Amino acid sequence: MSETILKVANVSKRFGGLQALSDVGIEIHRGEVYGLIGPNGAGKTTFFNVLTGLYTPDSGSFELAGKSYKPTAVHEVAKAGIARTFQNIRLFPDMTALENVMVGRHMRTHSGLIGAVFRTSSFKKEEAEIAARAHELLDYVGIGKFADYKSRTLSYGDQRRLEIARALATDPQLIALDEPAAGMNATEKIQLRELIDQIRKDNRTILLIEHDVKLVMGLCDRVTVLDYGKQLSSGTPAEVQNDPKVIEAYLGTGGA
Ligand SMILES: Nc1ncnc2c1ncn2[C@@H]1O[C@H](COP(=O)(O)OP(=O)(O)OP(=O)(O)O)[C@@H](O)[C@H]1O
Repeated sequence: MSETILKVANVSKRFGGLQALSDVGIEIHRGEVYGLIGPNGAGKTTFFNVLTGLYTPDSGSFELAGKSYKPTAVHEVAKAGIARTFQNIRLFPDMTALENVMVGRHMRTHSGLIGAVFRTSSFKKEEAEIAARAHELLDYVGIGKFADYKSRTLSYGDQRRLEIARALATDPQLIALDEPAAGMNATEKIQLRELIDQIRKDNRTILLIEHDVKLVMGLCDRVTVLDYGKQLSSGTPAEVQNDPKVIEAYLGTGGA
């Protein structure tokens, strides 16, 4: 079996009287596209927020590429190797597409503040490398020609691609996509699917939350279904789709 990238066990999170997550666990292997689905309020976003350091879990163990990590702060999680996108796009709207990707890349660089202030030769060399890599990533996600456009001027679908490029810029072990197809039209969804397929072919690992069941079932290698914070079912799309518990709780009611 291929290498385990993410291993999460026994994650629980309570908000006051509401048990948003109860003992949830998933294991994702390198090169997989793993889907997290479930009806509204099932706990998907809470799970993402716990995984990426936005919420502190009440319990749970977390391992990324064989190393345990504590998701206590967003920057620590990013350093550990998880990059995420958000349901509501979070780009720097007045920065260019290129600059937005360069920001992601800076996390992996070394010259630091002193180098930036004094514009040392190593800083300049590093900047040039960062810009070159950012251009490559913009081409990779299909928006290279918009490198110098302010990100707020890009179409919705292209802004989502830009978020993915920025996530890739951190060289993550795992890319967590929060509803990447939200608000996309049919053509943009097909393009998104092709992009995610390409990322998988390049041996990257993806976890995604998505409301579009058709997209999830067509794209994901394995899926976990949450319902009222509990793990209802996990398996291949075919296994999950045929699970009577899932049909009753989710798919049978007409999906998202
Ligand atoms: N910060 C919070 N404070 C209190 N309750 C919260 C908080 N965040 C989420 N919840 C509650 O936890 C439950 C799970 O919410 P969550 O957003 O994780 O579900 P979801 O599966 O992502 O839903 P959706 O598909 O609608 O985005 C919901 O009942 C929600 O109201």
